[in-house]
Amino acid sequence: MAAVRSEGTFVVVGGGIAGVTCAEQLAVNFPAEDILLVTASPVIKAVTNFKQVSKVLEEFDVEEQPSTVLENRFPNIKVIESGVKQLKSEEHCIFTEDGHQHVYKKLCLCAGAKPKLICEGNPYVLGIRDTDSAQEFQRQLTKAKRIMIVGNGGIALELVYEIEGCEVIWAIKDKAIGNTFFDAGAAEFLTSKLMSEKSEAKIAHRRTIYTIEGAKDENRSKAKADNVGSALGPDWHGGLNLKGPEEFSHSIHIETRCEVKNIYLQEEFKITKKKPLTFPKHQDKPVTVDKETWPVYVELSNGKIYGCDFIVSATGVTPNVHPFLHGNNFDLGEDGGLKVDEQMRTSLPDIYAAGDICTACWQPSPVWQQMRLWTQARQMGWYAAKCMAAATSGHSIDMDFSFELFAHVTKFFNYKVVLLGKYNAQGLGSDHELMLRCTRGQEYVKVVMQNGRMMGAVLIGETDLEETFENLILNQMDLSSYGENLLDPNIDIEDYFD
Ligand SMILES: Cc1cc2nc3c(=O)[nH]c(=O)nc-3n(C[C@H](O)[C@H](O)[C@H](O)COP(=O)(O)OP(=O)(O)OC[C@H]3O[C@@H](n4cnc5c(N)ncnc54)[C@H](O)[C@@H]3O)c2cc1C
Ligand SMILES: NC(=O)c1ccc[n+]([C@@H]2O[C@H](COP(=O)([O-])OP(=O)(O)OC[C@H]3O[C@@H](n4cnc5c(N)ncnc54)[C@H](O)[C@@H]3O)[C@@H](O)[C@H]2O)c1
Repeated sequence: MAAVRSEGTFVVVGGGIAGVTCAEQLAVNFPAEDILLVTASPVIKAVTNFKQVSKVLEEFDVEEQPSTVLENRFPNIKVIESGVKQLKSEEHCIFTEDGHQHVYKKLCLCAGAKPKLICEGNPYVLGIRDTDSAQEFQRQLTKAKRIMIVGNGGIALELVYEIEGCEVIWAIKDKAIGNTFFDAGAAEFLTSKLMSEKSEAKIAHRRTIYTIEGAKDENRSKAKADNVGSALGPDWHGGLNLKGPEEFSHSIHIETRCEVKNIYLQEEFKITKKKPLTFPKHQDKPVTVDKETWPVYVELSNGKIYGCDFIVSATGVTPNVHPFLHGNNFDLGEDGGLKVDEQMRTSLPDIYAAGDICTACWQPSPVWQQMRLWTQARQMGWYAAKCMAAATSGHSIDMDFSFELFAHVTKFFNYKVVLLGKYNAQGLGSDHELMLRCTRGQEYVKVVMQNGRMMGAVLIGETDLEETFENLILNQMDLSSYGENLLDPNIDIEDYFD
């Protein structure tokens, strides 16, 4: 097909939350200009029911929509459904897989991230990122008697709680579960819930509507196998039936402080003559040699070997920078993301980046850190558009308030979880103290204090403390005189600080 050169003005790459939010904001700022949104996925992500819970905490639903919905809402946005295969930054031009090229005045790269798998290319190792990969996982789960989950972050936490009717061996590097979100105390609080619910029926509790309004399956299948779709988000498993073939609820065994050493296919494993173990059903019952034959075997660094139907690698993400690197000398962060400054600019002229693809390289507020999350993708996409608009008129703008304080609200094991600031004392060294309040099965409250100031908090359950603690972290008030009263459930601390 002959190359068509269109004269784009602002071009945004990526139909996830970062890209869509950026394009929407550009469309508002420049109603008379065309905004081009180029995306490899056949549907785009839309933020709906946005709710500012407090100054910084926000909650919203996420919908997958056909791109026409966006174009109808913003007539100056034109969506091009094609992957970018090359960027020529010196010529201010991108090339798409459909054979076209688009010239940009300013470009914002929002191409997300890809799962970082423990064993790339192994058909028994699945990653979960977009709707297609989640559905593939669900399909395989319906036939699986035992799976192994590797990783200890958000996806693993959600999966171990949701999966039923299938034995799950959960292999983690750390000594406690959920290391990206919790310390050992919070992990213990959650583990007891997980284990106590083993045989109980779970109460369905859904927070997010996850719909594919109007998007047909044939649209979906148009996405090429190697093209990543947008990342899933809050309550992504809500619409999936995560049930194995057996009639039991949870059956989880956790292997701590270990990594995957080897993965063997069935035939390879036979030759090794190594001995796999049965599923450890009870703590006090010794495991024996497993006589069953499994499609794949995993040898852990603690010497144990388990057979299973497949492995889920929930081991984090790698920014999806690859399509943009050839011939362009971007500065990359240690995590492989495009480095962006406080105006969301990459190291190359007129190229901005937002969301999972970027690595924030500005001097952050003492209580903010980047995490590849839905909320940050939205905030960065919005702020990048503001920066692009300001730069167009020769200005720069102040950093948005949302980057003052890290704030994340989510749900794990059916508990509301709020994380604020340096919730795990990240980067605070040993010079800090923790205050705790815990009622088993109900709530877990932890605050991180430094020099009498609150630096972070973990709130699990319906604590109703988020707004007060958010204010205390933001205003850095000296709280030394309140001592332990700060967490005394009999004292209404809001009264203190009103
Ligand atoms: C299973 C799962 C559960 C999650 N749960 C939560 C949660 O509960 N809370 C939370 O805050 N976060 C959650 N996250 C993280 C959150 O989804 C991401 O941080 C966020 O969606 C990133 O948005 P993004 O727009 O940067 O990237 P993405 O959503 O990945 O979007 C990238 C877009 O770029 C497009 N693209 C890629 N390559 C190209 C190319 N070459 N050319 C053109 N387009 C391209 C893709 O098709 C896609 O549209 C979860 C992630 C996963 C995988
Ligand atoms: N509710 C939520 O907020 C939520 C839920 C799901 C996913 N997410 C986000 O989606 C993205 C993907 O989730 P994720 O769970 O894959 O990533 P993650 O970054 O949350 O966790 C990755 C985990 O894998 C572990 N790990 C890394 N390499 C490993 C290896 N070689 N062997 C064993 N363990 C290894 C890490 O220690 C960490 O525990 C993340 O950005 C995450 O924040 C958020």
